[in-house]
Amino acid sequence: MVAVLAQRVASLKPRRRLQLAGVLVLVLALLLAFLYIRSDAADPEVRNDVMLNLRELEKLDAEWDANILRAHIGRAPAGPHLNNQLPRMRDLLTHLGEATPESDSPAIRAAYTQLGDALQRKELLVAQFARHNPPLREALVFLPPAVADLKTELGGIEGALAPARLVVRLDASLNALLTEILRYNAAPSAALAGRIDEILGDIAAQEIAFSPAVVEKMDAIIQAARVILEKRPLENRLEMQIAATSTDAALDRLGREFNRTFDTALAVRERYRGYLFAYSALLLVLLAYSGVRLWRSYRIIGEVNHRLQAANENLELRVAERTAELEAQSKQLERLAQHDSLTGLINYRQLTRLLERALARAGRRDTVVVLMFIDLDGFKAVNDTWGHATGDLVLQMVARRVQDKLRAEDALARLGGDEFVIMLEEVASREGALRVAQIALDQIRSVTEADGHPVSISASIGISSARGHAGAARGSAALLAEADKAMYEAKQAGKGVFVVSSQAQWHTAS
Ligand SMILES: Nc1nc2c(ncn2[C@@H]2O[C@H](COP(=O)(O)OP(=O)(O)OP(=O)(O)O)[C@@H](O)[C@H]2O)c(=O)[nH]1
Repeated sequence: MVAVLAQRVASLKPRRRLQLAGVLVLVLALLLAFLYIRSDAADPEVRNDVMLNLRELEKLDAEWDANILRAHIGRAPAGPHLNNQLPRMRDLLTHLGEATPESDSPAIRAAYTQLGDALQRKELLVAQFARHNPPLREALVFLPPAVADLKTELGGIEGALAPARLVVRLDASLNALLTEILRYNAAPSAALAGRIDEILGDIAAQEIAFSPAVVEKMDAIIQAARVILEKRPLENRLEMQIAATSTDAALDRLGREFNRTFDTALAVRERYRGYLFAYSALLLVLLAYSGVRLWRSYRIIGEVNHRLQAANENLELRVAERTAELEAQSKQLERLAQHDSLTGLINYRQLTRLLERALARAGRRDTVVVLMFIDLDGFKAVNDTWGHATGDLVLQMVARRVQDKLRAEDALARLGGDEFVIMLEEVASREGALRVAQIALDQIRSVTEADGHPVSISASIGISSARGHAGAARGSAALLAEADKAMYEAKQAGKGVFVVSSQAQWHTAS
């Protein structure tokens, strides 16, 4: 699978491969960013902050309860200040709701709502409590001394003025009232309320027997008792309702939900941290692998480059060698094309070329070009007698000996077989030319032995010449033909001599 994938990637065009690599890097980077964000999802600092806020909320709630309790037992005045903690608690709740992304959890939202509702209910109940508690406290504080005061009065002049029977009865009623009110205050009940109501009715019925000052005090006591009768159960009910709001339970639930959500978030965070670690390790391995591949590629490229350079140098060397070889071969071919292989003399083609140039020069300078057509005499006999090799040797010896006697600017060519041509340039006189012909004849005759065999050869020479522009105009072929013809005449004349063509041109002085 991986191999197939690698093969398909390798078959892509370089531009496509580059695009693919770009997309891959982008995907890897996005995945890294995703894992990083997920692994940083839950912040322990936020959790601490939330827990501190929750603790403060609990503390404030407890203080709230303590204030209510103090008001209940009369150790603190009841009033609107009983709800003093509430604004701060609401602030804390709002802060908790905004502080963390975890606050979006449905369970936490439900716990918030529950706590908010509980606080609202408790606030209303405490407000009612604050309204009812002061008159009850006043009545409770007022009643015992008021009863004691009345009893003192009854024991004095006021008691003396009323019939003793009625005084004793009122005193007993007051005692009973105090006792029952104390019991009622501790634990209000319908039975006790009925009993107190009876006592109050009894006291009210006795008012007729006492002075207005005593009656006024009796009314005040009755009124205070009735306030206690009315407010005491109300306050108890309110306290029970306040207790039932159970803000602490809502706080507990909120704390629990926060903890659970945080724990889940932390678990997710830890899991993603693990993924992130594994992914980072994988990326490192990938990076190292890519680095090694890159290094290998560079090394291979370097090696290939080195080899290519060496091959190139080698090729250049071989090309240079081959060029030199070809040049040498070309020169050799050129030489072969221009020279006779047996004697090393120039051949017919080269002679014609040189003759053309010499004629052109003679035309320009008005000089004389002389051509001597040489054909050996008796050469066939050498071949026939001593063989072809000896014949070759004789031809070589003839070539060398005649060449030795010529000037550097003169030319000696072998046309083939036993035919040679001498070309002389800028010949000053006819005599001079004939001297050269004679020397050539002598040189040829001087070849008397070859390869240990006696030979006897001579030569017949036909001479032609061309002078100046007019001579040059006749052309090389004509000059050669004239010399050939003269040579033929020399043969006819008995061989071993030279004959000058009748068309030969010389300087006038000659
Ligand atoms: N050894 C050798 N013989 C050659 C070569 N080329 C031609 N020949 C021979 O040279 C001879 C030339 O013939 P001829 O010119 O008739 O012989 P010759 O004896 O000189 O007779 P005349 O020219 O009539 O005096 C022939 O036998 C050719 O075969 C060559 O390259 N080497």
